Amino acid sequence: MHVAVVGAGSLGSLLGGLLAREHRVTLVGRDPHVSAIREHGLRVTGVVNLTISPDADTTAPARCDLALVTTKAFDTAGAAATLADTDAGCVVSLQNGLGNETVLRDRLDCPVLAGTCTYGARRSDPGVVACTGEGTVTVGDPDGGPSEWADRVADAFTAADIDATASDEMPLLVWQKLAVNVGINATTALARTENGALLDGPASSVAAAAARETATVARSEGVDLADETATDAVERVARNTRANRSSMLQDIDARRRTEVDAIVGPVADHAEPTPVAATLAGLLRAWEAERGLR
Ligand SMILES: NC(=O)C1=CN([C@@H]2O[C@H](COP(=O)(O)OP(=O)(O)OC[C@H]3O[C@@H](n4cnc5c(N)ncnc54)[C@H](O)[C@@H]3O)[C@@H](O)[C@H]2O)C=CC1
Ligand SMILES: CC(C)(CO)C(=O)C(=O)O
Repeated sequence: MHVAVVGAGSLGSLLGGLLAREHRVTLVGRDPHVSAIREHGLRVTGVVNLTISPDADTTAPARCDLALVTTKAFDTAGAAATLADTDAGCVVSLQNGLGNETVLRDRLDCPVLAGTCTYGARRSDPGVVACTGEGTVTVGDPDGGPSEWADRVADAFTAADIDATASDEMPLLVWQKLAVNVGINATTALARTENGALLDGPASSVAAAAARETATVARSEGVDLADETATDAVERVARNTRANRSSMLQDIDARRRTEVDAIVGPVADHAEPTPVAATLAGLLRAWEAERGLR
């Protein structure tokens, strides 16, 4: 299978490198990362130790069987533009946040799948990516139900020794992942703490309340996410990634724009009363505004 990874930063480079063990992979990203990969190959460090030489370019190939989108949520429209002239069999968003699949569906003619990923990845130097935690990939139709493409994509990941499944419950799983990210990313970003600080510290109640608000909004949107399912997921992920600095905290550390609008926004800006999420979003947006990042 020929896989193009659009948004070859931390997560895209890690998954593309792992997939390159079994498939032809083209990492589509930006220099100097792309040039370094072309010159020296991709170095994967951390939990996985691998040096591999996928194709790498700043533009997408003319055709591919599968295109993975791993840009930040605020770059999804740009990723669709990058794929505009590519004959792709199927496109899968593996991003965090809500609405990425809609942005892609509105701009591309091929089937678009939703995906969640619990791998941890952090790009350090050009041509190098650290795997900070192995996880799982789940893909499926954004509207739910069975999908032959989802089965094919999950099989392709599995063939490359990546734990992957096809699910017919993606609406529920996308909202559950959102609850995890609202609960963990937003609170750890503002508290400047690793994920494990949410397990029994003073911020744990904030994370749980944000997760419950996310579940309330999910139910108002017709997705039956129970409060307890959301809070249990936050606790489980915080425990499993206790030493992680969440991707939003890494953005704060690097003085980069965060994904607050795609992750906390759907809850904070909703008509349902969500005072905790609204407070988290307001503080993160203020941090961005003060630095000219929005
Ligand atoms: N890093 C992680 O451990 C995890 C990240 N995620 C999610 O995955 C997504 C990506 O996150 P990261 O990899 O951390 O971000 P990142 O910022 O490291 O990588 C995104 C890359 O896409 C590139 N890019 C943007 N527009 C492009 C375009 N049109 N064509 C080609 N390249 C383009 C950027 O230059 C950047 O290098 C986010 O939604 C994040 O929340 C989800 C789970 C874990
Ligand atoms: C699962 C979690 C919270 C891991 O830190 C993540 O998705 C992120 O940091 O973006």
